[in-house]
Amino acid sequence: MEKSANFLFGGTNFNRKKFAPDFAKFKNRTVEDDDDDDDHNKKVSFFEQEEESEEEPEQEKIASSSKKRKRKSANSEPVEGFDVFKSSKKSRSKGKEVEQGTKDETLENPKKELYRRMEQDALSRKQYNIHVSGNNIPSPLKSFTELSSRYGCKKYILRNLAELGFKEPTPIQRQAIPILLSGRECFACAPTGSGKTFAFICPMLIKLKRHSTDGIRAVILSPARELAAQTAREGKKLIKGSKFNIRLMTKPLAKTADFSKLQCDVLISTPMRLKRAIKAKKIDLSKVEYLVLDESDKLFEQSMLKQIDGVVKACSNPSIIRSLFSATLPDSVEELARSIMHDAVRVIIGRKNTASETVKQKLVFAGTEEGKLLALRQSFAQSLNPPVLIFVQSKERAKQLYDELKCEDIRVGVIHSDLPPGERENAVDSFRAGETWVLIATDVIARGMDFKGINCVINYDFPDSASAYIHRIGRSGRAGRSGEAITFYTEEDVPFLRNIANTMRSSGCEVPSWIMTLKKKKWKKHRPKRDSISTRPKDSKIEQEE
Ligand SMILES: Nc1ncnc2c1ncn2[C@@H]1O[C@H](COP(=O)(O)OP(=O)(O)OP(=O)(O)O)[C@@H](O)[C@H]1O
Repeated sequence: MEKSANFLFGGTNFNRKKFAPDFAKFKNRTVEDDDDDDDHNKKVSFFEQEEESEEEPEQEKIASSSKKRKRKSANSEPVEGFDVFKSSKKSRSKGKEVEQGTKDETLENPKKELYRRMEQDALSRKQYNIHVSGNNIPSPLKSFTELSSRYGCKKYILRNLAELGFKEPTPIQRQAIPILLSGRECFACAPTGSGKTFAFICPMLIKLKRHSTDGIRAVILSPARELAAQTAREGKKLIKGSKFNIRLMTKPLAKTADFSKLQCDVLISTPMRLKRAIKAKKIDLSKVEYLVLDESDKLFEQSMLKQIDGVVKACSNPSIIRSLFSATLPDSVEELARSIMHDAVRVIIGRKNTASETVKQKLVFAGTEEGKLLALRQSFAQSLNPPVLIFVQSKERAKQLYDELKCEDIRVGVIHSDLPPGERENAVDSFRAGETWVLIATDVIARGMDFKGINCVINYDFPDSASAYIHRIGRSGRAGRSGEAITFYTEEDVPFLRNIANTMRSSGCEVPSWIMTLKKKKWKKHRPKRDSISTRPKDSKIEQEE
């Protein structure tokens, strides 16, 4: 982390001599930034944020910051959140007036105003559990109305937010929106279901201002098509009443569209589809001003890295603002992120890599594969409280469990990567509409999917990593609602129990003490070969299928 800290705070330039008396006052005081567990030693002095800038109205600053940014350090450019410094310069030139005394204390003493502002920001961040690191970080939003007073946000966006029933910004929205609107790059880690989608769509739309025919100006990458479709749908809710065009890169669009003529402001795609279009020279991303990598840690996995690299390179506009969002942010991804980002701000809500605190989590020893099926049937017989989402470790097992449950009196659906796109879509839609009560799934929908009010997530098969666990159970307990997660384990999962137990503990769940005495095991992808779920003899299965 030493290296990352240097990166983030590199270029910080506090003139201790000039502000010696103030420094003495604040010397022992630190902003409560960066206090997630792996960063305990990294405390940022109030002064490390200080920078002077030319006076410029906030609106103009937003518009100009991305143009000015062109690979310049944010230290040398005006950034939202720095008006206190601007007034500092101005009032120094008017020193006499200050000496004579004016009624307004804040105008008299800009430094005081600066400290007051910094203290307010620190308090607000503390209240919302926001941890930030980087230079010149804009103040968190107090309310959505600040979007118009601070950033000139168009009325239709506020109207749409109100129509969605959003009364106030979530913590990630409070901090990420001003950062992105200030033309800064950012990588953010916030719990599942905490509103990250609007945290990146909202500033994107405000920054793009209005529909244009100039080609694609923003790209959002999602690791799975269901998530890409959901993000497009959510984005469309926010552009109601505007002429913006948000498009989902579907297979037919990728095949048939003439992208040079296509009316598209924001394109949402999986990396594979977009990379293919780039390779076929069908699409020009050189004007993209805004690139979001949603579920960034997944996108940076080896299997997608090449495609991501292709897209990032194709988005060649030097003023581009890139942002990374996820509920899990491994150190390795942070490192990688920094290698492609410029003077980025790091935002963590709560503690990094923890499960949602609104999900009640439970571990259940099922003994064997048969035991799991029995436990599942029992729990359904006792109380089936739909919607319920069941995760298994492979598509084969998804099919097997579906075959077992479909004949019972339960409305059950299944989704995995072997299904054709239409069937995958139907499975999601039916579950959303309440037509199916139980959805059996592989990890293909473990991330990002926002099914309203899932009561219970069942990890039928033990997840293969702590982050898979966090994302899976995060399909429940969203937007402040409560939820439940049950994780079955068998003998072969026991070596990895401690890892899940640690995650459970850090999100406030009780864990049997014996689990905490187990040896810590280095977490590798844990997908053991398991006995088949099917209980019926093969012949009877064939008969049924016929
Ligand atoms: N300010 C808000 N007030 C109330 N609800 C909100 C607000 N912002 C977003 N939501 C709702 O919260 C839910 C979760 O949001 P979202 O899907 O963006 O979560 P997320 O943080 O991206 O989760 P994940 O990590 O699982 O992808 C959605 O139903 C969304 O409509």
